[in-house]
Amino acid sequence: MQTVFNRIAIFGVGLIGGSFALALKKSGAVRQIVGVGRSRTSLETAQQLGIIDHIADSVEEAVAGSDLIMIAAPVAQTESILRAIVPFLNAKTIVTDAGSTKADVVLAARAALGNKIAQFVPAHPIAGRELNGPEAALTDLYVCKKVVITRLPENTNDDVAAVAWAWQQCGAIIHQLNPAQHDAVFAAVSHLPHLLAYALVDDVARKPHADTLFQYAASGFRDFTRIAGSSPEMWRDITLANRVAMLEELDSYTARLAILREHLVQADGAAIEDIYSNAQKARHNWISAIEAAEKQQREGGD
Ligand SMILES: NC(=O)c1ccc[n+]([C@@H]2O[C@H](COP(=O)([O-])OP(=O)(O)OC[C@H]3O[C@@H](n4cnc5c(N)ncnc54)[C@H](O)[C@@H]3O)[C@@H](O)[C@H]2O)c1
Ligand SMILES: O=C(O)C(=O)C[C@]1(C(=O)O)C=C[C@@H](O)C=C1
Repeated sequence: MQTVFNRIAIFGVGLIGGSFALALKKSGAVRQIVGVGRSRTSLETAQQLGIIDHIADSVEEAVAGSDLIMIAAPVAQTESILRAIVPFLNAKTIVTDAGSTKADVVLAARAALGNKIAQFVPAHPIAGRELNGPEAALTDLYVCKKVVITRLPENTNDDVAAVAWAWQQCGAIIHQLNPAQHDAVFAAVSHLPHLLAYALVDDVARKPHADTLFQYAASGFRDFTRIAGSSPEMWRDITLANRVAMLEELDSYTARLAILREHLVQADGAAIEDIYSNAQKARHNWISAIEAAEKQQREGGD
């Protein structure tokens, strides 16, 4: 049975790391949270907001006294952060992450941690928003949201259970996938939608009459493109890290667009309506299933 964490070090105290810290503090699951980051100003903001208790003066200081280390920086930073951590890593300290991709993160962890790889339990909270930085962190971000743990064969059951427990204290529900399954799923339902939203807004913004278009764009455009307000650095890293699975999804989507385009050329209303109806039905079913699951979790949890 997991007991309260004495000290957690968070590398990257932004939306995701900051929300993890706030939720753990609220639940009483941690005594002290230490922040490590790229920007001193951002860490000071996190401290002023009560997200972290202390700004680490060095990686050694952050790592040596912590029983859990959370990496919540853009995924391309994972290997260099782990390489900085490894010389100071105690045998009992668990390292985890919140990265949106998992196969690349596991490869980075194997390269950096070597024979300490068993201490790394990869995970991904399926919750977020288009805002970033510590100011965007929310105590309730993970309530009733999934966290996917992509455990390694080397992980101990106790370490996986400790990471799961931490997320459960944030209100999350634990799922498990392997890294390849994880990346294939999120290429389709998270990474491709971000690429499409960025592409649409970029396309509109480059048109000579962009000002007029934006002036009249309303809630449909706003809903479709909300996620294009997300961090370009974070999404560049995700896009490159999950390149192969994303290319597959992009090809599938492009083929669907080509079919729709041909129906449009032919002015084939029945065929267009058939695609739209199929999509509408699938979306309604998806929303109903999510709402039912959330209701069940809320009621079961009370
Ligand atoms: N935003 C989302 O919706 C979401 C959801 C789930 C998972 N994630 C993943 O969580 C991670 C963090 O995303 P976020 O939304 O919190 O981004 P964010 O920009 O809000 O926070 C990232 C923080 O990491 C810091 N950082 C960058 N490089 C660093 C380094 N080398 N060492 C230490 N700190 C460093 C940045 O200064 C920043 O404070 C990413 O891996 C992302 O893929 C994001
Ligand atoms: O709500 C948002 O803004 C998100 O983009 C969250 C979202 C997603 O649903 O695609 C984005 C990245 C993640 O790794 C997990 C969740």
